[in-house]
Amino acid sequence: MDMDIQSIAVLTATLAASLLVYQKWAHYRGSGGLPYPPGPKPDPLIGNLRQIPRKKQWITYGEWKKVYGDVVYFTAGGKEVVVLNSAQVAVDLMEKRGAIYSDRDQHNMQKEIAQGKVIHFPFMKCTEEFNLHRKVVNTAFSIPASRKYQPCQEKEARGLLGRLLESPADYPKHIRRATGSIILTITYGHEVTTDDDALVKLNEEALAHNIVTFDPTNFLVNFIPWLKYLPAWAPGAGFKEYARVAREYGRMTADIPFDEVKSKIAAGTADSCYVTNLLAENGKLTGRNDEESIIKVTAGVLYGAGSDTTAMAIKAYLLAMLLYPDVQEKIHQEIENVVGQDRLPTFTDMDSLPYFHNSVLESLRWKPGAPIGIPHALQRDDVYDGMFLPKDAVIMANVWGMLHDEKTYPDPSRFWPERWDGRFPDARDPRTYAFGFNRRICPGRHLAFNSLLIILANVMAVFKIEKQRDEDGREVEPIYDLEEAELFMPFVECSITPRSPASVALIRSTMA
Ligand code: HEM
Repeated sequence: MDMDIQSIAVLTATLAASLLVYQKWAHYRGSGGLPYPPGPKPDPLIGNLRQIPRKKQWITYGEWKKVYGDVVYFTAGGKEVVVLNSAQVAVDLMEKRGAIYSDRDQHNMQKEIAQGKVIHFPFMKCTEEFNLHRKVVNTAFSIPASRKYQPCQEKEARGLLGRLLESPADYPKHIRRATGSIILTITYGHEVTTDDDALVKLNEEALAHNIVTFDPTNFLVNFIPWLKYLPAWAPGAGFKEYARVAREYGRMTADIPFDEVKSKIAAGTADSCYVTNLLAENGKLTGRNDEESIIKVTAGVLYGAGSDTTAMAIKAYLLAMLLYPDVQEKIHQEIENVVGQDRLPTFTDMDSLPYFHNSVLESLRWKPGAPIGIPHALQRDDVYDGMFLPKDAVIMANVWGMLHDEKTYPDPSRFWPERWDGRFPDARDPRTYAFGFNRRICPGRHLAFNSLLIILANVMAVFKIEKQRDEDGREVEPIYDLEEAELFMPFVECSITPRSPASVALIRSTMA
């Protein structure tokens, strides 16, 4: 029997309404009658997709906090998302209940890249395999283990000074080379000696390609799962080729440097590094006979995770120095009083530089590198403050919002190292948020903080960071956006000049 248009419209409307009623019923039943956390009103079928901002989500989540409170719930493309908008909630859930709040959500694109077997632990769920990989990495980057890397960090800090002296305008490139070399030396004993080092190039290319896959909204297959059944040549299946290349980069960045170290071990020329030290354990670390492959794949993620993150934090600090010349002078004076003008700062000076130390802490608070961290996922249903939080929900900690909460950090947009001198006893150390939480907390945080200390102390000792001047000698106001993640920030122009002829001589003496 043919149906007229009116009947079709009535039937479609009835089906859509039934689906909505079913969704609401399933939602209610799943929660055992408890309310979900409040959140923006979803659209039928697509949830809150329209309301999710493409940029600076942390600012929008902060706005939502004013309306909905510290725990906000929304849905996106079939995913349930819970935003934690206060330090208290993050401590209560991410820390105290970290055993169930430390999973990762694996989206379809990641599964496509991994082809069923996720081998890089930052993307793994909290499985036994994940625990083993973390154990291996934690051993190598504990506080005492990280101290062993200090000579390498001091050396790279000195190398950076020389390059800044020669071409200061290229400072982002020089910073990346220093942070990349630190990771490659520590991981593979591979010191970077030229600007076009093949291993750096490979890792940078891999990172540029793979970083796009971290954001689930970049690929339609994350929202329309059946696309994965399309053959690779079909229209709409471009993600398959993208995934294949990502997989190949993953393989090369793990295999090439690892094989290089093994050849050096065989030749008796290998320097001590993450790979050699762990291989020397001979399987005792994990008790598994495939320990070597665990060492290889864990080594393969370190450059991607540790190089740019540290470089971004250094650039954020330099931006603060540009905008707060009085703070910069105070830091320089402190360093000069302790170190003098005849030598450069070393790690042994750090305990005598409290103002400088606090300025590094302040930069992690003022402009955190990962404003919403890396999302976690919830392993089982949970109830918090009378609200139902569903299993598999993506959990996002609004790190930016916590570190810019004016109740804890008065005048939060101001770069103010003095706030760490004890006058605000409730101000929590920004490292407790900026490096993530619990079982997922950044394993490289001690190494990273040490890199920041030694690199920045050296730069502050001998250079002055100032606004650029135009042809008429007028200061050029830097273009920057404090609320934007450093990752998306354009290059901030500034002038980096040695403080005195003595500074030049000191830098040159390290370049010989
Ligand atoms: C200033 C520099 C750095 C910052 C701000 C930073 C921040 C972070 C954050 C926010 C996370 C997510 C934690 C979570 O999910 O709760 C993370 C994870 C991670 N970081 Fe860092 N990181 C830095 C440097 C490093 C370095 C130097 C390394 C390597 C030596 C490293 C290795 C990793 C790894 C492997 C993970 C994944 C952990 C997991 O999923 O279990 N990071 N980092």
